[in-house]
Amino acid sequence: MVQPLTSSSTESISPSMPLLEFDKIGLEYPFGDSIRRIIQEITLSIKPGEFVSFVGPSGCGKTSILRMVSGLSPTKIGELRCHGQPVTKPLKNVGIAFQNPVLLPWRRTIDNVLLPLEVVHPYKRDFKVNHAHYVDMAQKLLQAVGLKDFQQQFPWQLSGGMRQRASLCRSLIHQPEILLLDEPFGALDAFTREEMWVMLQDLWMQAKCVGILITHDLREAVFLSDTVYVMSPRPSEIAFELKIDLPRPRTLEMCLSDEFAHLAAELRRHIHKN
Ligand SMILES: Nc1ncnc2c1ncn2[C@@H]1O[C@H](COP(=O)(O)OP(=O)(O)OP(=O)(O)O)[C@@H](O)[C@H]1O
Repeated sequence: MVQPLTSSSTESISPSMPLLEFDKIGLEYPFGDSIRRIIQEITLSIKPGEFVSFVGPSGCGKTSILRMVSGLSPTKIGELRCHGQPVTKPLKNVGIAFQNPVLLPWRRTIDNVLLPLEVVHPYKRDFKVNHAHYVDMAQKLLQAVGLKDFQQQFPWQLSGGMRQRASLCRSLIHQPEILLLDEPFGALDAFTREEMWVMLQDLWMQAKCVGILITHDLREAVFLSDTVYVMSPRPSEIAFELKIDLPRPRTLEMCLSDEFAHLAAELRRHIHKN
């Protein structure tokens, strides 16, 4: 288990109210001289503290959904709401981890983890004054993911799995309400990936934030999620929704159970190729 972290602001929010609402959202992109519909229509809601995954064929708009939630590419068709308010600009309460961890090579691991606090409100205002406290937060996160002894190393002195763990610490250091994960373990070997599932689950359970995972790995989706949404080929819709009621914390032994295999097979049955 990871060490306890400071709890996030979601504790004051009613768990029955959705944190995020996708209200008939659609997506179009220019394609040559025409417009191509990527997402036909998606309506769903995500509760505080829920972990959801989106799976589906390549090009159906999964990464685009994360961009819409982050506010980096605000929704133009339908409405995406966070705390009941339309998302029209980049949200501050979001942490993001990508497949490529992109740590700054000239900063030590701990300074990479601290980076969001130097740029995100309200932390950047008092970053220097509260520096010791923030370093303590970063050290607790790094300890939680087994990188306590590597905080002074540079990213190029870390393995791929270690870099991804540091990247997860960086995405959580400002205690976001929403953690966006775009195939974060896609580049890792199978054994390391499974270890990362357990570590991510622990971090998420401590942080009590919403997790939104994009993955092509159906077992990963089952292991981590409360709800898995299977998207159809574009123009995409939610083709299937699967609730995962396996008890938490989940263990890698559970992946060997018939129930786990059945859930992954159920998802597989609903994935259609382009
Ligand atoms: N900025 C953009 N301008 C035009 N088209 C775009 C843009 N971004 C994405 N697309 C197109 O939108 C579609 C969906 O892209 P997106 O990356 O969201 O899909 P995805 O489901 O995450 O795919 P993959 O599983 O392959 O990563 C793709 O066909 C892509 O070419």
